[in-house]
Amino acid sequence: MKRKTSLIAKQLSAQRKRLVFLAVISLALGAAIVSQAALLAEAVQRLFVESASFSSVAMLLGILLCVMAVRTLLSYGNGKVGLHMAAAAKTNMRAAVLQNMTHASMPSALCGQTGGKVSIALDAVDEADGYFSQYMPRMAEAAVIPIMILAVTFVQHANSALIMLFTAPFIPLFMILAGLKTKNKAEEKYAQLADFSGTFLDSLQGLVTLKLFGRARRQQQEIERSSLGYRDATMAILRIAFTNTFMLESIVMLSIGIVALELAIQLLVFKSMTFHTAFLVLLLVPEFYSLLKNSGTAFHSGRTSMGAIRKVENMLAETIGAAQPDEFMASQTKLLPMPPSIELDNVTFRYAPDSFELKAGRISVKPGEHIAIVGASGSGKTTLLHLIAGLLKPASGTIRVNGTPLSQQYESLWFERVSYITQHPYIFAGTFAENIAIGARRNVTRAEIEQAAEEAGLAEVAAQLEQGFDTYVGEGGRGLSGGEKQRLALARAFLKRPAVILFDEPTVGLDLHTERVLQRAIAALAKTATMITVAHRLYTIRHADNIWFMEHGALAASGRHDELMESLPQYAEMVDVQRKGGLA
Ligand SMILES: Nc1ncnc2c1ncn2[C@@H]1O[C@H](COP(=O)(O)OP(=O)(O)OP(=O)(O)O)[C@@H](O)[C@H]1O
Repeated sequence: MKRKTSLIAKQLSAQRKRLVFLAVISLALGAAIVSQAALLAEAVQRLFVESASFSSVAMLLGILLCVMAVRTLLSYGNGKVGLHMAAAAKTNMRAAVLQNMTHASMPSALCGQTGGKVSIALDAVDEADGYFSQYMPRMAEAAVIPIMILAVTFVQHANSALIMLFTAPFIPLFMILAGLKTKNKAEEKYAQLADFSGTFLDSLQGLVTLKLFGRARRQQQEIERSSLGYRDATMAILRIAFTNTFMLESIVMLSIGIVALELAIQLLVFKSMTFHTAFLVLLLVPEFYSLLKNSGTAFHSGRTSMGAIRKVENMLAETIGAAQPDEFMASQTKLLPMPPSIELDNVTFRYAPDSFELKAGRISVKPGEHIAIVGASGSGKTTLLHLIAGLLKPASGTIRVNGTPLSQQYESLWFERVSYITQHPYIFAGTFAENIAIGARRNVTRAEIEQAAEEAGLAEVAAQLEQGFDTYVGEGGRGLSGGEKQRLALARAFLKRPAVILFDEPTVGLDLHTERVLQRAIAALAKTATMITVAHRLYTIRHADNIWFMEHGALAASGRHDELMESLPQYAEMVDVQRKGGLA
């Protein structure tokens, strides 16, 4: 229950001044409504009952016009404060979501569909608008003005006030019943929207593959299915909204009718009240119910917003944060010196229950050592590398760097020291130079970028392009070959000068020249680093200080190339296959 409203409570407490302002405006608005009714009743009494001349009530009508103008201004002011509150709350919430995404620990950041996250960051935050721009101002009015009207009515004619008092609770009661249903439906709507966005983005990203495999039509049906799910959830909310409005109108009309009937009986049959009093009460009663009705509608939109805010809140709660600055500084000394030693102490991991299990046992890497992980496809090489990189969280066991357990609190410090060169490095939409520069955590000069590119063997690629390092690459720009992408990743690493290199060697055959360039660059980079490579090239395997042979998710054996050739027939067989494949 506490978590349910914590995000709203946080936003409201950050806007206390505006809330006070809302209350003050509501009080003034109440006074204006009551004054307007009293002035109108007085003017009508004088003009039509007492047959006074128009000039004698001119002053009264002038004041009435002023009060009406003030009332309009106050209503406008209330709406404006609500809009400001909504804008500030949305900015804060979006900032919190973005900060959470950027500071999330790597394993939690990798969970979930991108489209779903985008829909929460954009649509769900936008939907929160209604809570602050509609619900809060109407609730502030509903909390103050009806009580003022009721008090005035009590003084004027207690019977009418009693009828109002008796019928009024039906409105909030109905609101609560409908609101509870709306909130569940709103949450459902956001789950559907996230599903729809996720499916849509997935399909868009994989459009080429889908077309090549003739699955485009099927995926189209999938998108249609999820869009229909979203439509149904939205329609369910609208259905509740329409029923809600109809029921509220009925209650209000019935209640006003009862009060008017009672007033007519008192005025015409019993002649127990003056026209002025009856008219004043008759003017106040619709104001009373209209306020309650408006708050009913606002309540509905508030509940819809709360469903959306809950989604944002869940997302913020699910994402586990990384290191706090203090812990970060304290840990800094512990992880030094670099290059580090790395130990894996009975690390286990499973992607899902009853799926592939990795059991790494006890392994250690000395500072500056070069390790090659080898094994059959699916034996767990990449999984092990991801665990060491910190992209996956071990189910049990510990990974130690210089003796310090590598936990999420050290994540950013660890990433500062590590370069993970994958087979498919991500190329951002931007220039060559910008893509290289992200390797460094500081501002780098053009000369540094070009030097890194030179060392990675990328300068020759850039030289052939018309705009050189200013050529646009990535999405919407020029494409890059697999070898070029890996050299780009290497150039990033040269800028970073990592103490640990994790390298997923390409499985596809590169031309001899590219292969040499890559080998040379990696060797230069690895001189001052601890390096762990998922190795596919016999050259890399033979030159490794230690080889880890993986089998069915476990480390079957480790040692140097010659040792394993003698002691492990599976290894000798694997090398033989690679030799025959001409990779030596
Ligand atoms: N995200 C995932 N969810 C569930 N299972 C996974 C996931 N990624 C990998 N696996 C499974 O884990 C096992 C080990 O995969 P891993 O990628 O570590 O193997 P590998 O030795 O690197 O294979 P390859 O040489 O073919 O890349 C495989 O059975 C694979 O299907």
